[in-house]
Amino acid sequence: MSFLTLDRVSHHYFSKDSYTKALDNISFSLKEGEFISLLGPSGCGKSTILSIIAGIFRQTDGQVLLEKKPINESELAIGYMLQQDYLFPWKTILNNVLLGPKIHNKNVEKLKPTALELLKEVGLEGVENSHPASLSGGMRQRAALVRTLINDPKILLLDEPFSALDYQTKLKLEDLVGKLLKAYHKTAILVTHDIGEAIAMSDRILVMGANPGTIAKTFEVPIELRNQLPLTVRKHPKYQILFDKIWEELEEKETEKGLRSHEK
Ligand SMILES: Nc1ncnc2c1ncn2[C@@H]1O[C@H](COP(=O)(O)OP(=O)(O)OP(=O)(O)O)[C@@H](O)[C@H]1O
Repeated sequence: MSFLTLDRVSHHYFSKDSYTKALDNISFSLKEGEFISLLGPSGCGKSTILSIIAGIFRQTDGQVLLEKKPINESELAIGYMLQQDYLFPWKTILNNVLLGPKIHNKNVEKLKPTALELLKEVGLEGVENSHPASLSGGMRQRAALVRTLINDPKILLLDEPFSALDYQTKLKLEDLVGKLLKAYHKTAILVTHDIGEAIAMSDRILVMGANPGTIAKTFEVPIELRNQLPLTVRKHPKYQILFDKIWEELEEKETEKGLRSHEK
């Protein structure tokens, strides 16, 4: 059964002196627990899709349904993870994690053991009383992940969360986040420019075209590549085949984007 559905979603940005058609007729759906990635040329509307799902603004046309209800009427249960961790520097890691529940008037004391357990699961045991400045970039992103998971979101939106990290840390985090989301049966959408990352983490990859943003092609990730260590995935023969197909599709979309901008 479909958990999240985007049905013919279009979006226009209007400002005083400009008009941008960012999305045109976007339709896709996710089952509960599914992980998909959005890949596409810069400006094709990947972040716009995430913002609409998060309820930050409403689409111009079409419908977004979460468990069959329009998303703006559903209890907002969306977690967001971004390139920057946005941890508050003056708060300890534990207090950063517990900030969301505190704002939502939840029983923070009761949630403390869960927060500590999650911090332990991501390898941050012992740093709960430290401040973000004393942690590495990878550790901070792990803390940001726990801050998202503590709210028990129905959907996780991951907007290039690993792009600022060094390669080794990035692979380790891909593995950790992938495993954790599977263990908690979370539905997730990842926006990335990294084909390898998309293949290593997803069940399905949606390649977008630009000007305006459309879904150009969907790639299923072969079952042999799922739930594997990111490095193991990258060594599998099926990985290179899929990588090349996606690369080719992206090259085509980049060229089309260039041609369309010249036409304008
Ligand atoms: N607030 C805004 N006002 C006007 N136009 C916007 C606004 N936000 C985005 N756009 C335009 O909408 C289109 C889609 O932008 P969006 O940021 O969603 O793309 P993206 O695929 O996430 O890009 P990138 O990969 O570079 O992050 C672009 O043409 C962008 O310039």
